[in-house]
Amino acid sequence: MDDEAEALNLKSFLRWATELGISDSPSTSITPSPASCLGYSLFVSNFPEAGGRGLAAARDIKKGELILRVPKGVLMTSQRLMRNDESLSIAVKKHASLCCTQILAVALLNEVNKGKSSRWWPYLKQFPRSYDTLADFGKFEIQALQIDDAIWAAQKASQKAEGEWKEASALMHDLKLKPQLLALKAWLWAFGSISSRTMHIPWDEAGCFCPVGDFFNYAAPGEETSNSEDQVTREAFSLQEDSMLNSVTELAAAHRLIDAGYEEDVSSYCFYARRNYQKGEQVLLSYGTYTNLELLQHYGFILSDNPNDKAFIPLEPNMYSLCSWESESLYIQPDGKPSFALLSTVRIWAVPQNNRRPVAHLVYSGYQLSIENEVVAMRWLAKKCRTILDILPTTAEEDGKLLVILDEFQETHQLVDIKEMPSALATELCAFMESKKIVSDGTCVISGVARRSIGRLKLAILWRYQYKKILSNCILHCTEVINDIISTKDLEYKEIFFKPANLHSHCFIPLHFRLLPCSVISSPTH
Ligand SMILES: C[S@@+](CC[C@H](N)C(=O)[O-])C[C@H]1O[C@@H](n2cnc3c(N)ncnc32)[C@H](O)[C@@H]1O
Repeated sequence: MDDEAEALNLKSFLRWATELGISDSPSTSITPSPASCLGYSLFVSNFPEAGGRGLAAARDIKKGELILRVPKGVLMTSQRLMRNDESLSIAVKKHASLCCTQILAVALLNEVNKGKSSRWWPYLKQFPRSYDTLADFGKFEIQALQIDDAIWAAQKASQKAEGEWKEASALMHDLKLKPQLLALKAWLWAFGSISSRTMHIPWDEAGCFCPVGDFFNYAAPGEETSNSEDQVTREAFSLQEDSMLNSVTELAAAHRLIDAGYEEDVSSYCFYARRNYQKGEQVLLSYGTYTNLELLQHYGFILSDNPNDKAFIPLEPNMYSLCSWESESLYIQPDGKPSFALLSTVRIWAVPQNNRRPVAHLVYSGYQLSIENEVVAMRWLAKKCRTILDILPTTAEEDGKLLVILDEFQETHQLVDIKEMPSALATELCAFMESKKIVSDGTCVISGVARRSIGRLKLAILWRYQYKKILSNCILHCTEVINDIISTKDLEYKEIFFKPANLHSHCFIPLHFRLLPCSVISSPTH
């Protein structure tokens, strides 16, 4: 679709949304222009670096302000779609084993099947044509994730989508959907739409599609919490003084942790600013707390600076049963520090097996057991990360290069000379180009499918690059802890660290770490 057609579609969508009562003004007494439900608080804009199409502040907005209201009647839910379509409602009843998400996917495809005669048509035209969630990844993009956990998550996501599609096929045939809407590709589109665009509602686990509200791009929660409690309180009171924002609900909004939700008392989905915004700035929403793999799985993007990211590393099998923590709590943070549970697990692992019980309570309380134990624990962790990094087919630096090469390729359709690339990169790139039939007889042909595959390949590479960065940060962190311990010890103790140890030759761990002898530190029996 060209830009002009897209602009016209958006215009008619905003008019449609206004007629149905969507509004970006905090008060119902402000009547929006019939041409658009936006303009008072928000406007649609493009943010190529942060989500593409999104919503920008039409004026300076204060934290806690109500910025968008979407009435219940405009929320597109399975219930509403069935209420307006008796044949859908009858057909769904015959397939009682389907889950709520499958029903919403079928109801969405059924609405698309109606084309222009659907009352939701202006809205449906605003949905993306395709998605980049893990379920959309092909075999090649899945392998490009490189890390077993991520590969497993992607395989599971696409198997789940395919399984659910098969289960729902009979219902879609009953509804006599057009052949292209019966295909797996259409199902993946519906599945991606639900995964990345629905919002939580209390009465349907599948959630709802919320017109205009689903134009908000994402920012990780936590980024706005730099505001101190005092400041929040001050802002709440200054909002109270504002003539338009003096209801109890709005005052409560200044304190709210969630920036959007369905509100029974006003029968609307309400969106609040979670921080102050200047006119023109992108207004962002927190969809929840997600790691990069989860963002990729559910939304098809990742953040290059995600404060909630986590890197999971495979531990020794019996480490998982050493403490009572769930394995999900054993991870490395983006700054390279182990989570509390992982640190405690590694500390207790570093105690000889028959001495663990008496110190368990100290470990659970977050105490360092001894200097020696801390050194063994940190050393184990650093070595583990190093080993994981060393067996991966590419380094983080090479991944960074590959991303630059792919960016350039997308722009110029020219590939840098493969001979000049590190061999692991050249192998990966050639295999990808061949599998997608991008290069034939020495010329590049980039179809729409190939373009989307390149986008997904870049996401996979970016994900593994971030993962490797976290592991490298962990090696640095562990090294720093050990160095601090050594530098704060007296001379007599330092002598203990004199004998060279047999560490991995590629370790970029500083010299005095390498000198740490296994024999003088309390070591578990491994
Ligand atoms: C609810 S929609 C947001 C609006 C969307 N940009 C649109 O044009 O309809 C969620 C999707 O927006 C994109 N997105 C949202 N936040 C993003 C971000 N911070 N970085 C990159 N993409 C983002 C992702 O494709 C995600 O699946």
